[in-house]
Amino acid sequence: MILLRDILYKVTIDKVIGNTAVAIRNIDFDSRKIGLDDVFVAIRGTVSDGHSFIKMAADKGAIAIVCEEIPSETINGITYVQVEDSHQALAMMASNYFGNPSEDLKLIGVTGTNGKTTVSTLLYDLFTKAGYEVGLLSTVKILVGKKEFKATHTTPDSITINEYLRKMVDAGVEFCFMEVSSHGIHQKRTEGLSFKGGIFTNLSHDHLDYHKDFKEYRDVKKLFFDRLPKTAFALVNADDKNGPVMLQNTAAYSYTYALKSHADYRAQILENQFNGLLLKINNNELWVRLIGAFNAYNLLAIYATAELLGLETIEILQLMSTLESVDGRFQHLISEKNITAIVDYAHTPDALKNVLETINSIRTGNESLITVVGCGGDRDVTKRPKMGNIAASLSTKVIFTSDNPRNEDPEKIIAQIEAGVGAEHFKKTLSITERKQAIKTACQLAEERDIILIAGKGHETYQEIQGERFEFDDFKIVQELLKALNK
Ligand SMILES: CC(=O)N[C@H]1[C@@H](OP(=O)(O)OP(=O)(O)OC[C@H]2O[C@@H](n3ccc(=O)[nH]c3=O)[C@H](O)[C@@H]2O)O[C@H](CO)[C@@H](O)[C@@H]1O[C@H](C)C(=O)N[C@@H](C)C(=O)N[C@H](CCC(=O)O)C(=O)O
Ligand SMILES: Nc1ncnc2c1ncn2[C@@H]1O[C@H](COP(=O)(O)OP(=O)(O)OP(=O)(O)O)[C@@H](O)[C@H]1O
Ligand SMILES: N[C@H](CCC[C@H](N)C(=O)O)C(=O)O
Ligand SMILES: [Mg+2]
Repeated sequence: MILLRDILYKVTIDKVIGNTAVAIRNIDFDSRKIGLDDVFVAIRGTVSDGHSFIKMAADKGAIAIVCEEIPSETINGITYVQVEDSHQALAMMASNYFGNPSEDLKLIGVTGTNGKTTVSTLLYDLFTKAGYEVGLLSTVKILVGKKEFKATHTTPDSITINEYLRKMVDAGVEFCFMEVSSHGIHQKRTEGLSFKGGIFTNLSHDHLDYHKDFKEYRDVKKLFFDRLPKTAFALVNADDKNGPVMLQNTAAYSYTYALKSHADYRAQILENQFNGLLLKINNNELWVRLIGAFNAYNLLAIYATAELLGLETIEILQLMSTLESVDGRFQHLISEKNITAIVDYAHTPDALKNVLETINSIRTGNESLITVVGCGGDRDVTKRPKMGNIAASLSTKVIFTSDNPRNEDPEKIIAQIEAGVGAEHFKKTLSITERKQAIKTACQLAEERDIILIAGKGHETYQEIQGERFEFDDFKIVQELLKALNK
């Protein structure tokens, strides 16, 4: 039996009406999910205000209401707890409710604009190969040991996080690697978690639809490091100008990694080819199967983290040489007619530029690079012309298409992307709204040795149009089309 007062431990409370020694069942922040004897936490959201659903929660049987403002009319038999910050209260209560599972495993958070999924997934793979029970909370999936669950967010809400951490502890998981998104930090989804380490990959233009400006976006990321305890480590990319900023106010042990700057962990790219990278990490040479300079950063972060968590250098290097690319992250196939198709999740200007530059740096002769790309609806509109410009300047041919249009008109999105294309590049672009048709056209245009890049959706297996999700898998589709076209 869990009492309300037990889960309120460490929550900053302003006022209580009623009894906190009552037994509770579940906690939820969504009134629609409230059942008998549950606790409803009213959150002021980005669309609506949870406080307007307090009555609904009470009608559905809530035994307690946690809110920032107690309603003028209260109901006998329901306990009202007024807190300073509902988001924070929810996170602390969720952790208490599940028995503070983050304290019983080594939890590592990965933050930054790009590379979170790659770094956390490869750390999961490496520690699993090293024989540990490992957990993963990522954009692509949630793993409790080998058991897989569907992910809905990069960083889920605090109830979901703690629920999975509980499952992990119960399953004997020792290390958990999780992505920490800026939305997650801002909405305090990770508050109250006990982190053993934090990793910063890089910071570039993204999510300026949600954050006021770049400074706010950067400061939200920094908040994650500001909150790390002094028993944790903070590992940052020193080649990113915001790397040192992340360390300014952290109590954690600080470490840096870099390819160009002075740092605690250093690497050099000796060779960069289509079949892998030859790296020199702290004076050890190592072949990895991942491609592209940006992956050298990801791999160096992985190496440093594994060392900081106590694995032996020799073992780390041996296991790193066996790592394979993550789903939808530079995932590629070579067709019968020797056409290379690459599916990549690059959905930001910086990531798209990286992927295109990576492909161009590995291209040997006069083979064409045909890029298929779009931008998601209901998301940052300022990235659209930037991505249009990058795609057109760095490819031989570009087909603009839909990503997940969501509630926007896909043709308007495409027009905003096209607006960024310089006049000198316009001739090499065309626009085909239907994504499958766009991929098919790329396959028809491709000749022997050409490269097709399909960017933006990576591992996603759906396309979201007007609130509905239709089955769609870039990798499967390009594979089938190339075969059907005998290419
Ligand atoms: C913009 C955003 O981040 N929204 C998240 C936020 O919802 P919100 O604040 O908009 O909620 P709201 O609709 O205003 O409702 C306010 C409150 O009223 C409650 N409510 C609402 C209706 C009702 O009938 N009863 C009721 O109680 C809601 O449950 C909520 O508690 O809090 C919810 C619970 O945690 C999240 O599920 C939701 O994620 C939405 C679905 C989303 O799309 N988020 C994306 C942008 C996101 O978080 N992405 C990042 C990754 C980004 C990246 O790095 O690429 C992620 O970590 O996944
Ligand atoms: N270290 C890096 N620096 C720059 N670009 C990268 C890096 N790692 C991966 N990328 C590129 O960014 C894309 C997204 O990578 P990844 O999924 O690992 O990032 P993420 O931070 O998890 O993104 P999201 O915010 O969408 O969850 C990849 O497909 C790749 O093209
Ligand atoms: N986590 C990101 C994913 C974007 C992926 C892209 N395919 C899109 O739909 O815009 C977001 O929700 O903004
Ligand atoms: Mg991710």
